[in-house]
Amino acid sequence: MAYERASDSGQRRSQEWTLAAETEYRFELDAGTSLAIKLLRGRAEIFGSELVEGKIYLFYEECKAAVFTWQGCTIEISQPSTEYISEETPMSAYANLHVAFEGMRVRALLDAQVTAHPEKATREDLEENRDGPHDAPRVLILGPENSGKTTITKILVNYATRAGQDWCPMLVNVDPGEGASMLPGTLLAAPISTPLQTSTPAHTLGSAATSAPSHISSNALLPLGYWYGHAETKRNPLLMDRLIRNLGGNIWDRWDTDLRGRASGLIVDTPSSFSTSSAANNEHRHNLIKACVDAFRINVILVVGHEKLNVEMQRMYGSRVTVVKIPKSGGVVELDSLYRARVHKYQMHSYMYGERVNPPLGLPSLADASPLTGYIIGGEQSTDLTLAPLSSVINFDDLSIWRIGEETMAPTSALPIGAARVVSEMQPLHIDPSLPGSGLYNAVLAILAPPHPDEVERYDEEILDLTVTGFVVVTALDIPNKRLTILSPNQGSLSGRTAILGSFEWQE
Ligand SMILES: Nc1ncnc2c1ncn2[C@@H]1O[C@H](COP(=O)(O)OP(=O)(O)OP(=O)(O)O)[C@@H](O)[C@H]1O
Repeated sequence: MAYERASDSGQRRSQEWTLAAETEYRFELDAGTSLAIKLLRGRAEIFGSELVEGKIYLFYEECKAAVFTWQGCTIEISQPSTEYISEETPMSAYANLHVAFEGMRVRALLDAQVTAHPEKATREDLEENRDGPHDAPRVLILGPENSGKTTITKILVNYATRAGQDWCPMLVNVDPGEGASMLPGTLLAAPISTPLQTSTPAHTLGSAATSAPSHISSNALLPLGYWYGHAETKRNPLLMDRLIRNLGGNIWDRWDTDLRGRASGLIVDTPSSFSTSSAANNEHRHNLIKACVDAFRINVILVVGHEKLNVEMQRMYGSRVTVVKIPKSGGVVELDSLYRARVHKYQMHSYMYGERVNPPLGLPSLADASPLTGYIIGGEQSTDLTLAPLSSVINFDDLSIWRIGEETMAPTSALPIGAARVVSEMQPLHIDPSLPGSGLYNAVLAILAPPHPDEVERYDEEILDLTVTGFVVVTALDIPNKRLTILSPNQGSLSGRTAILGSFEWQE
C-alpha cells in the first residue's frame, strides 16, 4: 500500500510517498509549474530510466509521467500537481517483452561473431548457434492516439541500455508531429547507449546536439534526421515514404561495420495516423507501414491495446513478422491539439534558448543549489542549461531555400479527371524570398548537409536525400534590400547552405 506524509516547512509543502512493489506514482503538471522528486529509499525508475538516490529531479513544461518501482521505494515530492498512485500497471508485460528481446540480441550477436570469425568460435558457440540465423529485435510500435507508443519505445530502449551488455539500440521516430529529440517535422534515428531521461515534453526522446554543439550536454544525442516539414503524414505521404526508406538505408549502412549495434536492433515509434483507419487515409497508412516494415526489416510488430488493428496486422504481416498485442497503460494522458501546439512552442524555445527551469517554491534556484545534491534536469546535473541564440542578417543569395512539392497538396486522386499535376509531391521548388507569399516570415527552416562533393554523383532530387544538420527561423524579411534576419542557436555561417521550408512557424 502507498501512503503519504505531508510536511510544511515555511512556504514549501513537501510530501513523502511510500510505494509498494510494482506500483507507480503518476503526475501531471499544469502550465507554468514545476515539480521536484527525490528518491529517499529503495529503487525507482521513470519510463525505464533509474533514479539515483538523494538527487533532486526536476520536471516542467506540463510534463506528465510516472515513477515506477519494482521492489518498493520512498520518494519525496515538492509541490504536487495532479497526482495519484496506481497499483495496476502493464510494466510486467513490457518487462517480459524486454526479456524476449534481450534473448534475441544475445543470440544475434553470437551469430554475427561466429559468422565474422568462425576460427574463434568455441564448440558451445557453434552448438548454441546451430539453429540460426538469429535476428536482432527490429520492432515497430503501432497504436491509436494517446496509447502510450512513445512511452513504450522509451521503456524498451532504456531497459536495453541498462542490461549491462553495452547494447546500443537504434531509436527510430517516424512521427513528424512529435519531433522526438529534434524538432517537429523531422524523422530521425539515433543510437542510444544511456537511458533516455524524462523532464519535459519538449524532449520526450532525449535532446539532440544539433542546437548548440558548443554547449552540448553529456547525454545529448547525435541523431540522423530527415526533414519532412509537416506535422501530418497525409500532407505528403510519398515524401514520408522516401524519407523512411532513406532512414532505413542509412541504418543498415551503419550496421555493416557495427556488429553490436546491429545485434542491439531497433525500435520504431510511429504516428497515430498509421493506426487510425478511415476511408481517406487507409491507402497511405498501409503504404507507410509497409515502408517501415521493408526499410527497417521489421520482425516484431507491437500493437498497443487495439484489437482490430492487431487482427489487421496479423492478417497482413503475420506470416513473416511476429505480431503481438500489448496492453495500454491506464496512466497515459489524453493530449489534445492545444497541448500539442504548446509542446511545439516549448520545443522551439528550448532549441533556441536552452532550458530555463524555475524549481518549485521553497527550493533553491538552479544557481544556488548545492553541487552535492544539485538538480538533475533531463539527465544532466547542471546549474545552467540556457543558450544564447544568434540573430544575423544575411543576403537572399547566401541561403538557397527550397520547398518540396506544392504548398497545398491535394492528393493525385482528388484532381479532376484528365488533369495532370503541374508540380509533383517530390519536386523541389526553389523559393524566391522577394516574391509575395513566399511563406518565409517566421518560418522554421531545416539546414541540410552539403550535397555530394563530386558533381558526377549529384542528381536532381538529391535535396530529398540530404540529412538535417540544424534549424533556423526567419525573423524578418527586408525585400527592398534583399536581406533576411535569421535566428540560429549557433554561430555557424549559413553562406552557401541549402535550407528546406516546411509548414512550421515560430514566434517568441
Ligand atoms: N504511466 C504513465 N503515467 C503518467 N503519464 C503517462 C504514463 N504513460 C504515459 N504517460 C504520458 O501520457 C502522454 C501520452 O503518452 P505517449 O506520448 O507515450 O502516447 P503516444 O501514443 O505516443 O501519443 P501520440 O498520440 O502522440 O502518438 C505523455 O505525456 C506521457 O508522458
